[in-house]
Amino acid sequence: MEEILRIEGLHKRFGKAPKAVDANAGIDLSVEAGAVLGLLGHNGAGKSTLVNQVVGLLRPDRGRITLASVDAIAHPDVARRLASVQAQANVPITGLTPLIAIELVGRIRGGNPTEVRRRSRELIDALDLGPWANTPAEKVSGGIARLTAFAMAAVTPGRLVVLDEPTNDVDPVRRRLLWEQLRRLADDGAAVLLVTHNVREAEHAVDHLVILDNGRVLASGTTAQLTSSLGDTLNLELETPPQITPHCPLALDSTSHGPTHWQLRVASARAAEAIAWASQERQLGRIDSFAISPRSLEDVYIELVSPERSAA
Ligand SMILES: Nc1ncnc2c1ncn2[C@@H]1O[C@H](COP(=O)(O)OP(=O)(O)OP(=O)(O)O)[C@@H](O)[C@H]1O
Repeated sequence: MEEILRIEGLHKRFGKAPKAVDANAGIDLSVEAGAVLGLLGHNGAGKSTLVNQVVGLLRPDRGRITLASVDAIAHPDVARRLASVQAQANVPITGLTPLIAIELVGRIRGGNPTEVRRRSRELIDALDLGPWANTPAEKVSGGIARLTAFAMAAVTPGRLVVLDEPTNDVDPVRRRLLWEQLRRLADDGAAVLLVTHNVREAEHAVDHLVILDNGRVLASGTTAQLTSSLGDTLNLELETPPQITPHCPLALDSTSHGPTHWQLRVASARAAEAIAWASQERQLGRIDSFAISPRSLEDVYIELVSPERSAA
């Protein structure tokens, strides 16, 4: 597959010593046509700084950014044409309707008028925006405005499509519709860079992940590669009555999430014993309910990133 975005040794520092912040401290990553790369990281990890450099809004201190074989640092104007972006903050579209805003951006990005009209309608339907298509923008909700911003990035997509927290404020049903359209963008040949700190969503939407921490790449790979680093263990989740602390002899470790919810880690080979133990504890009234499940990307993320930062 053709490599659309390549970032090598990207450095960006803000401010001066001793208060300097290394927002990007030597980042390498790449995204191919047809693939979705998730860029995951806590607040302040350096995600937006990276995106702003890719689309020429910030100049790196050091490093290389190549976008569809073009040196994006030397030619930021070309980079902006090659990439379509849904920024973290919605572009104000006051005075327009969602449909007009989507069509307008499609035309500004050089789309053929007939194709832009067709594609705008298609996105409106696919994202279930029909009831608001012709509503003045100042009267639509935050979630509808966010979906409109997504459609504005997707109507005449660039070779690279950058989506910065596209599902903020969007309801769960329309989130799914958005993920389908995101996949469609990749299937149609775009390279998609999805910026998020929502680990659970990223897990289902992306092909590869890069986890950033304080401007550095902490880990990268597919969800399966990242979760395999956790070893052959499973989660045993327990709901207990108040004031009961479970003592499972099979648990490798145990974390409480609130007074009645516990997450234990058990070896996969002992799953049957763990279920037998939990069933018995439930009969004795020491557990209300339990569930056993594979360890998730969220578990990897929490193990990699220090707890105070992973609260994002
Ligand atoms: N213009 C700026 N001047 C000074 N510091 C900045 C500037 N922009 C970003 N920073 C700092 O650089 C670091 C990375 O910020 P950045 O916005 O890239 O993080 P982020 O991962 O996008 O965070 P979030 O998820 O909260 O949007 C932070 O410490 C931030 O305070």
